[in-house]
Amino acid sequence: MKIEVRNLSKKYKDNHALKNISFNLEEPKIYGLLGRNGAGKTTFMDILSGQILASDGQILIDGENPFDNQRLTESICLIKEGHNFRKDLKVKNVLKIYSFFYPNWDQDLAEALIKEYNLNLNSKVKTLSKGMESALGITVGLASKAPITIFDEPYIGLDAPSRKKFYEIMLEEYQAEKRTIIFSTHLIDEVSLLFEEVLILQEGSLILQEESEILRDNTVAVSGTIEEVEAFLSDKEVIEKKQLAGMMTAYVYGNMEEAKMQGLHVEGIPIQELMIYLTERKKGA
Ligand SMILES: Nc1ncnc2c1ncn2[C@@H]1O[C@H](COP(=O)(O)OP(=O)(O)OP(=O)(O)O)[C@@H](O)[C@H]1O
Repeated sequence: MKIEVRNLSKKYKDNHALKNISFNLEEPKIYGLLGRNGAGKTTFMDILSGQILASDGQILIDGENPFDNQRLTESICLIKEGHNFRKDLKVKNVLKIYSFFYPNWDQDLAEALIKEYNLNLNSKVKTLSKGMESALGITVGLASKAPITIFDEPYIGLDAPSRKKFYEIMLEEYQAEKRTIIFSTHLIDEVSLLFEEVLILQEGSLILQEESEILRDNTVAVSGTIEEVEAFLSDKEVIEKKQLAGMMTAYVYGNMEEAKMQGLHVEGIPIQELMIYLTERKKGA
């Protein structure tokens, strides 16, 4: 499903959570939605899933507004970092309710995940540990097979092996049947290899949207004297640069080999580093 974000703003009283952002998510892909605390990620995902209204601008999904739109909401599954389910429901009833709601619901997958995460179908949600509740959220998100599946920090309390399992199954499912998965996380290093496209929000603005492959293969951090680095940058698209004691480090779109040939110190930029670098500079700017 095509997602068009047009001049989207959200204000909570005087707080501009989203500031006039525009972009498109054209294809089913795994998108990483990244940003510091308070950047606006949850607000964006809440508007996208039709839970709250924008203050200005709009999101269109295949040309329609998701708010109060039954046809669209059964195509969107949002799993948050907790409080996804009513506490007095049993696990099996949670699954039943969601299976009625989502037309593409995959009961076999739901059962396999329940087994994988050792969840008891007869346990009430209120008796689950934080990690178990997260596992139930992941189960619902994946088994919904919703064409737009959104995970907003979905794994509070979930241990590392369980998170790994989640990534593996998400990727298997995605490879078997492509869908739009929007994934927001602070554990970027852990998941960044899954992302096909990365979006970074900073203080309500979109500061980067790029394919991960381009970020991985075509962005480099080059360091050297200010003169050397500036000379290298002359015909490059610069992401960011900083100077310290006569030396300069620049993040650029460019080729490692070319920079090496010019005697510069060159490193790849992990997505997590790029995020930190970009959002450090912009904070309060
Ligand atoms: N219901 C609300 N009422 C008032 N302000 C809100 C509300 N929800 C979010 N905000 C504010 O909007 C801004 C964006 O918050 P949001 O939760 O979207 O950020 P986030 O990127 O998801 O952050 P985090 O990574 O910490 O979850 C923050 O300044 C936050 O305080």
